[in-house]
Amino acid sequence: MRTAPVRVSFEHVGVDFPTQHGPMRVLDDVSFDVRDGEFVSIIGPSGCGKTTLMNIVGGFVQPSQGRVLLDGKPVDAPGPDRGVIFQEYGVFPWLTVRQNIEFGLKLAAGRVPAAQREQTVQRYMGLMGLSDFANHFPKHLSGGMRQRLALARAYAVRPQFLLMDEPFGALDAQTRSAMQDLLLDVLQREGKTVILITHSVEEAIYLSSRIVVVTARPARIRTIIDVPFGYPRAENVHEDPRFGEMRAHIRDLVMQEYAAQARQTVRLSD
Ligand SMILES: Nc1ncnc2c1ncn2[C@@H]1O[C@H](COP(=O)(O)OP(=O)(O)OP(=O)(O)O)[C@@H](O)[C@H]1O
Repeated sequence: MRTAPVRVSFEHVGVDFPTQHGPMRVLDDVSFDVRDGEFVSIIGPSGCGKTTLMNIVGGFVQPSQGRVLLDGKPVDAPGPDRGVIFQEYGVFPWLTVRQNIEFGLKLAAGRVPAAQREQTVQRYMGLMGLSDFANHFPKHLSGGMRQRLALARAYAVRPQFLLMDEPFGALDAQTRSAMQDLLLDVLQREGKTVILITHSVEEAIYLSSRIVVVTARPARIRTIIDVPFGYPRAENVHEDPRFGEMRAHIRDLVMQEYAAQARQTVRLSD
């Protein structure tokens, strides 16, 4: 993995957003690489700038300083090579479950022949437990089902990159665990490069090859941790003593950053 080509490169990335009180720095001097086939999780306090980091790779936000390269070229727009799963923007409310999954496939027409589309739609509806809801609109689905639909849409297109922002946040514990295993399964078969934002330390360790811990806002890299478990990864890594040690260490770092962020919020409201 360490010798695989670099696919995503953050080079001294900074972002300032305008506010009533002047520019607010959200990212500061963020530099790291993501290599082909890596699974990198980003973890840090709420509101520190993680989604903004992801939005730059997605092509939705331009950095104020530095740059992000995708396969050596600066990212300037979204593209079908990047499957994006954001909590809020995952599904089109005016399309049914089936149509939502089909939509992405039609956009990626070059890569998914028409004859295969119906089969692909059926397959992902089945995998996500949505087959009985094929003709339902998202507003008639639960939050968890909508999230599974967003996952189905992204996976069906088989993008090279998956950019996932808390993709399992609205799911109950059982479904979350099933969706984590399904993701590992999809990666094992299709080999993708993944960036995942999560608030769950356990999820980050269970899924990732590396974990980037970021600081309170403005997000900087606090540390990058190599996960010592290979793939395919089995449920029983949870019982490995190294898993527990790593969880305690990362929780400690994240709690320190949450405390720093909370102090900032108090100062802002003074
Ligand atoms: N387009 C924007 N314009 C102005 N401010 C923004 C914009 N996008 C995000 N922000 C602000 O930047 C800060 C970081 O937001 P971001 O969504 O990146 O954080 P986050 O770490 O992903 O948070 P969470 O974990 O709660 O999802 C927040 O204070 C947010 O209000």
